Amino acid sequence: MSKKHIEIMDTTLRDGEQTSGVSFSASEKLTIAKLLLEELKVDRIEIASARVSEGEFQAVKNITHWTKENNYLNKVEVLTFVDNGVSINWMIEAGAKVQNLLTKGSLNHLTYQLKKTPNQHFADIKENISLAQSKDIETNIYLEDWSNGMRNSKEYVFEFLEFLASQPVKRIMLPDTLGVLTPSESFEFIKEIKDKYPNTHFDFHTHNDYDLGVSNAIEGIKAGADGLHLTINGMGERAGNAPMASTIAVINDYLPNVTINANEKALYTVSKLVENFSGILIPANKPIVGANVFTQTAGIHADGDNKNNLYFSDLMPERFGRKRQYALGKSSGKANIQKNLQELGLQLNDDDLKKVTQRIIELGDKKQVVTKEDLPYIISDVLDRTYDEKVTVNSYVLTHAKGLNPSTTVSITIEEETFEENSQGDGQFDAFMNALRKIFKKKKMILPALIDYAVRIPPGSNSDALCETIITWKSDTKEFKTRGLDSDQTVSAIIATEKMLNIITN
Ligand SMILES: CC(C)C(=O)C(=O)O
Repeated sequence: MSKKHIEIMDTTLRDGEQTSGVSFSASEKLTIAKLLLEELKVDRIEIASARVSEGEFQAVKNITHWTKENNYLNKVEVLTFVDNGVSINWMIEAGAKVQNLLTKGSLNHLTYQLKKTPNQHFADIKENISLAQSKDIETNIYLEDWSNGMRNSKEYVFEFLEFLASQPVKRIMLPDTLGVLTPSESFEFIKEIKDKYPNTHFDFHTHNDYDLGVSNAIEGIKAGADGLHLTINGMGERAGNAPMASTIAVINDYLPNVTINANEKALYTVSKLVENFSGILIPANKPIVGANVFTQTAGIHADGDNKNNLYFSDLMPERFGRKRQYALGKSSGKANIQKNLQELGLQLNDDDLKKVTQRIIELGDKKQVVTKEDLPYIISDVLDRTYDEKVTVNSYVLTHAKGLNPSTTVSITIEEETFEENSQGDGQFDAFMNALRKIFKKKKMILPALIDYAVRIPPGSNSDALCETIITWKSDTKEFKTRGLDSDQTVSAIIATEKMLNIITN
């Protein structure tokens, strides 16, 4: 059986820009248009509504100028209106060659919005199409609210299609304007139309109000639709349109008799660029392009990846120019940590791996995001405890109040003997150290002097979850450093101090 080619029309720059709060500048539109046509390689792009603004005019002009030089001009479309040729003149002046004419696809819209009869509407459309033809403009027709038209005024829709059959129209575009169709209705309605007009090109334009945009688009293709309208990241009016990335993946994986022009490897780059320009963040769990969708969090999944690829699916990240990641946190097992260590080129023995795993779980329990970049810091924090644990900081209270000296109460255990002391200081950590000095005085020990105190967030870390404090100490006999790592700066300094206490008592 020969495969059918389905045209992909991207409408990020028109319907996508109808996302509340989004306005692309002319140069952003040009950059996105170039990526869509040259990297993603979709068949067509809809770039603007005619007559929106002077900025929009400039955007269309820039894109048509570039597409003309690169032989893409007939891939660039502009939404126009039945307005006695005003939008046609606008788009011609901006250099565009294909109009997507907005007409009424339901009797309700026609009657209550345009207040016209079907014959009056058809006459206006006919006039528009012949004007376009006389000016060498190609016409596609949108039947706005077509889905409700099929539900409530089917006779009108078929009368309209019969009229269009006599017109020089290249494509008929069927929008589910309010995103109300179910997948089975999408199939049924498109099939009914394609059975009657098998040789006419029909695009299907779905919206996502019930989160059915992708399912409806797929059912539309199964029923015979010849093209789909999609947007990057599913941007668009209200709940948006069917998202490009997941629709492309479903077509490639589940419709073997269909071919499309869309380079899966470019999807992520385009999505990120559109996220950037639009300011609309991609949800982390958005299929294909979300930050988390190729991250295994549960240890059991990472373990399964090592054992005959038990968690394999066709949605492999490399397909989309992405990489599998293994999250670090409270549900990480040793397998997640091993995967991250491999990437960093690090190796740990079983004992050390157990300690590091335990520390990551503790940090994860505090709801902290732990990243691969944090790992070397956690390893040094855990593995430089090369002493017998003789001193434990049991508890402390640190207070800081305007107009009062910082103060502390500290309880520590030294070789099974517990001590508690209060103290004040110039700052909270100074107060903490003063309390420790009092305790160690009872043991006839002098604590080393603190000669440097450095705090940093592990560089390269994507999260601000961890904070490292490195303290340099000087006693009569030696100078040494200890480090502490925690999500809280003061706690990280206290961990570094506890290590110092253990070093001097060992
Ligand atoms: C403007 C029209 C064509 C539209 O986007 C829709 O009906 O969904």
